[in-house]
Amino acid sequence: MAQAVGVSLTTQAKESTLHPKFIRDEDERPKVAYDQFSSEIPVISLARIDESGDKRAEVCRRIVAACEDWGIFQVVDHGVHPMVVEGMTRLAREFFALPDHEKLRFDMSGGKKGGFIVSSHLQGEVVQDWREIVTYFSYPITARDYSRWPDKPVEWRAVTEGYSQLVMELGCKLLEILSEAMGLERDGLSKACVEMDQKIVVNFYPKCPQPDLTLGLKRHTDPGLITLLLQDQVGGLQATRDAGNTWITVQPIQGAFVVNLGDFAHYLSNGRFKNADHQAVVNSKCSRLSIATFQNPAPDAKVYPLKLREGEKAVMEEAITFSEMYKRKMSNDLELARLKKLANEKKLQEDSKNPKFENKVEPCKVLEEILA
Ligand SMILES: O=C(O)CCC(=O)C(=O)O
Ligand SMILES: [Fe+2]
Repeated sequence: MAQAVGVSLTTQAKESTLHPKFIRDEDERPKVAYDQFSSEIPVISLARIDESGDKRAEVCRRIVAACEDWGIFQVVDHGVHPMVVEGMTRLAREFFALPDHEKLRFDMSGGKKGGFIVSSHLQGEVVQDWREIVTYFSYPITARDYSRWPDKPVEWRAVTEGYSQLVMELGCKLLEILSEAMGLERDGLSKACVEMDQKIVVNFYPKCPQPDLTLGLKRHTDPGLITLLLQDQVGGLQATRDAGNTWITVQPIQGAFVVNLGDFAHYLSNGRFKNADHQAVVNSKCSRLSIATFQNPAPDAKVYPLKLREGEKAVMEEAITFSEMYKRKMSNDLELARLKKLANEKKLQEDSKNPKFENKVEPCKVLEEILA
């Protein structure tokens, strides 16, 4: 199969087999079906959260328990109006349905800040993710580069600006609760961010001819403070608490936000709050859309536990900046992927030198799948 250059994934998805660049090692492939939903992740209503008293205390208690358990919870009655959610979702679907040349006008390969790309904006990936994204920086407002925001559909800018603002308000409300839970002032976490940045990534996962061999988005933790994720009703978001041995698929709930805690929240809480370990799987029946809003600290914000409880030792030796933390995370990920690739290549070479290999009735599975 020829390598498609300058072609969106939506177009490549029409092939009947998967291009080898999307094929994952066996240990990384999906273990649980995209639609085998679990009810493990709590769904929490934020109705009347602003009133003080028992209601707020009960909501806080449930959120904190979820943060300690999975680093994930879902929120409903969150104040982002259903019409705004519907508008954002509709425009995102319309964007991905545009012809390739329209989407590629915003191609962000080569390090551009924002726009459209297949798989990921990170360079040097060994295996590609089965997704297209369109991404833009929405806060601080001075960071907005409208030349990198799609101009089709025509309402894109107005609708996405409104959406970004409402999600920012919801994010700040959740940070107040988490700050209180950590024994800080209500503005403790937002102060630790220096300035609140926001980046939106709209993920589109086309139907996939061989979904069992690939991932929509590989296993990861989000780097920042919290992510507010909107997903459609298809399903595909999965979480693990044991480094990828077992997985659950998060139940989609119309209009709910999935809240994922990121690495920054994990370190600031001295490891008390989990950083959600998650991935997205795809399927052969229908495409899937999710909209991730990352609430991140400023690049020079300090990464270090904000408060140590009696007898606790800090989970990090020294304070670093958020941008340094991010850089180290990315280079670790790339290095791990590179080492894994080298190990696989070495194994293939050794197997082919081994005389027993030639007599085997079953060919080497990895090789067979690479050539499929
Ligand atoms: O599509 C999903 O459900 C997950 C998206 C995600 O984890 C991300 O964009 O970081
Ligand atoms: Fe994520």
